[in-house]
Amino acid sequence: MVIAVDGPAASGKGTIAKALASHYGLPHLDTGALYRAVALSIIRAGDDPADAEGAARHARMFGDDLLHDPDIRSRRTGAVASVVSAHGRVRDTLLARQRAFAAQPGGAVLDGRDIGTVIAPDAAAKLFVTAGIDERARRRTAELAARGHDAELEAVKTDLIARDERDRDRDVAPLRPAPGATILDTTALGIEDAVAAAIEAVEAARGEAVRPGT
Ligand SMILES: Nc1ncnc2c1ncn2[C@@H]1O[C@H](COP(=O)(O)OP(=O)(O)O)[C@@H](O)[C@H]1O
Ligand SMILES: Nc1ccn([C@@H]2O[C@H](COP(=O)(O)OP(=O)(O)O)[C@@H](O)[C@H]2O)c(=O)n1
Repeated sequence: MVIAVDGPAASGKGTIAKALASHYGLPHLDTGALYRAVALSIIRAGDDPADAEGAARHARMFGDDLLHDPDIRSRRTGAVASVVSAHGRVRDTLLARQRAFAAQPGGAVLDGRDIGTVIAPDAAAKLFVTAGIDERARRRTAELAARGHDAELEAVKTDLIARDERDRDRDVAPLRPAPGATILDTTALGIEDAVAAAIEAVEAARGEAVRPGT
């Protein structure tokens, strides 16, 4: 079974995707980490994120060690990731790796922005996780502070709004719910309740898949 989990920044999609992977015994891919790794590679090289061909070169050559580098979680890396992710050539370069992950025997859980729309449009279950901007800013600020990154609530909120706008307004693979996705608003839900609601949505989608047209 393939489960697609999409949504805006800091909505809780990664937390939900990891919990679903553990619940169903499936491998999980955080696709945002790929875009963040490309961004960090560009930042460290001192290159220009607006240069599409240069960014695509970083997408082809970055080392997998960057996926585990704590600096991919910084505010700056997140902001640059949303600039490089708007380049079609960067997205094309990262496509095969994500499709292959989704196609492995037994299935997988992937989270990102375009999993249900582009990477795995035939996924058995699609979730679009959202939360109000103030709650998302609160969660990300706490997370950044816990990781030792610079985190001031209003600045984090401004970052998230700018990133969401770029992700929604880009021409290639813009952020939007896939057709048939279940919208899961976690604003008023703690992690446990959000995960329970996600499992319920996956079970409902599976039920529909075995009873087509009913
Ligand atoms: N429902 C929730 N209630 C409270 N905190 C949450 C909830 N879901 C996630 N979090 C916390 O918010 C932060 C961002 O969550 P994460 O899953 O990484 O979001 P995303 O993958 O959408 O960026 C993490 O610190 C996580 O523990
Ligand atoms: N499938 C994906 C995943 C991430 N991204 C981009 O990568 C950036 C960082 O993604 P992320 O999932 O790590 O961000 P958070 O939601 O964790 O803050 C996003 O703002 C998007 O611009 C994307 O375009 N497509």
